[in-house]
Amino acid sequence: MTEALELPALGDEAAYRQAVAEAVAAAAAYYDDGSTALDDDAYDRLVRRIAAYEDAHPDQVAPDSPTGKVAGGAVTGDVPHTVPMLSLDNVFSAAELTAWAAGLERRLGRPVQAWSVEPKLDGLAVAARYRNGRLARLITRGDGIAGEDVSHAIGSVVGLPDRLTEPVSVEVRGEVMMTAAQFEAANLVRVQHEGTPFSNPRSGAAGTLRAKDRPYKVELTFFGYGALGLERDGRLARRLDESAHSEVMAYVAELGVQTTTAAGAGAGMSTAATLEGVQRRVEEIAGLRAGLGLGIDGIVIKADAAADQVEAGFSSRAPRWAIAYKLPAAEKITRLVEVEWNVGRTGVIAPRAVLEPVEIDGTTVTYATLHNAADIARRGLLLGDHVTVYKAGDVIPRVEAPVVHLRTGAETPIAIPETCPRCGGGIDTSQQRWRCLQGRLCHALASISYAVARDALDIETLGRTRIEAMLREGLIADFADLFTLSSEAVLGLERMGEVSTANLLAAIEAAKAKPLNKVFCALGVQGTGRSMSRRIARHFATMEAIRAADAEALQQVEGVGPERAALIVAELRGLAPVIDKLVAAGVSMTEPDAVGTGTDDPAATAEAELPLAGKTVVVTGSMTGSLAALSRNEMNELIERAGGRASSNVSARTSLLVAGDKAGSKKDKAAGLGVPITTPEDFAEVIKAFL
Ligand SMILES: NC(=O)c1ccc[n+]([C@@H]2O[C@H](COP(=O)([O-])OP(=O)(O)OC[C@H]3O[C@@H](n4cnc5c(N)ncnc54)[C@H](O)[C@@H]3O)[C@@H](O)[C@H]2O)c1
Ligand SMILES: [Zn+2]
Repeated sequence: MTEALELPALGDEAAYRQAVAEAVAAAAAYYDDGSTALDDDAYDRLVRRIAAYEDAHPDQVAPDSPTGKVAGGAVTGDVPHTVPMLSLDNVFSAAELTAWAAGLERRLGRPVQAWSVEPKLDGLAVAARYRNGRLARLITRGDGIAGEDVSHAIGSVVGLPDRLTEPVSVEVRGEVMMTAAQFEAANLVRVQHEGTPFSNPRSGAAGTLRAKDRPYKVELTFFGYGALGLERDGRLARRLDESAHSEVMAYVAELGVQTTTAAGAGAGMSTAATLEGVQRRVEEIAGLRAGLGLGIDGIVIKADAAADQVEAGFSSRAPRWAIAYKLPAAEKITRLVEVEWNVGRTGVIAPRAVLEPVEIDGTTVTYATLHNAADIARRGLLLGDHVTVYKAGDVIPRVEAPVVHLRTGAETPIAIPETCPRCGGGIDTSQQRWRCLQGRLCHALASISYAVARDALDIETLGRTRIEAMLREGLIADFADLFTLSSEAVLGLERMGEVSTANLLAAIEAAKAKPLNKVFCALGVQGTGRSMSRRIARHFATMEAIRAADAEALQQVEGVGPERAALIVAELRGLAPVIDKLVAAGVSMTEPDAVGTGTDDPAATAEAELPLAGKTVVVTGSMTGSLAALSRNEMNELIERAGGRASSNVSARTSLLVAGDKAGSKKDKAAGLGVPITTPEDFAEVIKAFL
């Protein structure tokens, strides 16, 4: 396979032996309770590297190598199987499937009579032995020759009835697994009991099947994909051996056992006369994968007729008449870096997992859904956890569970917000989906609150409750509407008297004269905060110039890269109606200290003469003297007006550190780097013209 060639080769025998040890350990954990440190993709890549090394060095093949063995040779059992219980060989593409089918037909010396196509369920193989119609024993696949008795699980497996509809002695083989719903339910009880959720449905099924004496019950599901008579020389055995696979499975269903025909809506077993038909069905099932409510990792294609199967026979590891068409891994392990809380248009507050980027099914996944706070608690997630992430087809990736055995102890609880992360208001937590109490008004409330805040339009008298009241009464829909409020309208609001109305309107009127950088900041353009707004305003001087700028022109502003520039252009286009209203209301749209865009602009020359021109200044500690009253933001503004650049980090590129009272680590760092340090009093002298 070409993919194998792209994998880094194992360098020497020591590396080979170590890879074998790693694979054997992973497989042992995988088949035991599912607690492997590797996801399937990582395991398969490791085994492919081992196989490639063995191809090149046949004399060095280790006896415990996982290649060519059922379950990678990592498991054993003590209950002998009637007939070996094997694995399946794999193909990964339509071309490989065609080649495999051609090989099979060459071996048979004739075309395959018919194909059956069924989902490859992602669980564990078990043999269910019925004696005279009664479920007597449940055995795992083990090493294929002998398995482990897991009869204690009888009674907790949906699809495996205690009694058949006929008193026959038959062994039904199939997959025991957890459906998505069973997995959720299992993790709920697990978190309640001991706090260690299963990391995925497969390991949940493995752990549950082998667990004894649990204080709680967890349900599993069985889907049969084969059957044989237990009295090997009896009539039933002969009949089953001589029937087509599809007929055998129809009989198993009649006996009351669930089969792959019932697995997943629309993805159940079917037959096809031609390989083209098989291929169509493969695509169909692959397309249904994300919505099946249970995990599949491929599609199994079998020669349906008994005669074809008998003549094709078996290799030591797998039947020659069947193949697994593997689908790309839908599940990977990565780290949960952060949980963001987003507020939707209608006020729904939903957490979103931020992941260490991971490639799943050909796309890079960075975010995954988490439905709500209860969902986080139910899954027992911690920040910093390794998590299993599932993504198939076009569905939004989801976090399945933490991988508890990979915890280091450095994981921390996930903070659950107590107020709306957007507008700061209350949250309605009575429903599964949390909502901001402001509902649809949340966004407007948040953006208007932002616009009138001190760093933007600074309309001090306009508090949250007043904005809320105005929104509810429909007086305003955005902050631009403030500038056309009539005093009658404001007087009509609760608790607004003549005086407070007059004060408020006066404050709004005064805000019209704010410099462009404040007005621009009030717009709340994504990707621009206070200081970016100042830089943009100073660069373009007028709102008209900013609106006329394309992404390229915007990149002339320091700190604006191509991505941010494109974002700003798009945001401004969306804000056009608000800006138009501001212009119409007579709000100031110019920047008094602007630099202007042209290089031969007199303003540009003026800038070069500013006292802090070309300097990066960091302020730390509490300001004293004439600067004592200034907030950190006001200090930054001052620095920029004086031609400098304000920064919060000291580095080798810092030109000056203004160190006030109680200056700490920044001062030490500046001293260490040889950055000049000055007092607030001396600095005030330098910039006194701007105070
Ligand atoms: N993550 C790990 O550490 C780790 C370790 C070992 C193995 N694995 C994974 O296990 C897989 C190999 O395991 P395997 O040897 O069990 O082989 P397999 O799962 O690739 O295929 C064989 C199995 O498919 C199952 N199956 C499901 N649906 C079926 C159907 N309709 N008809 C017939 N069989 C069906 C049967 O249980 C059968 O034994 C690999 O994908 C590997 O990634 C992972
Ligand atoms: Zn809100």
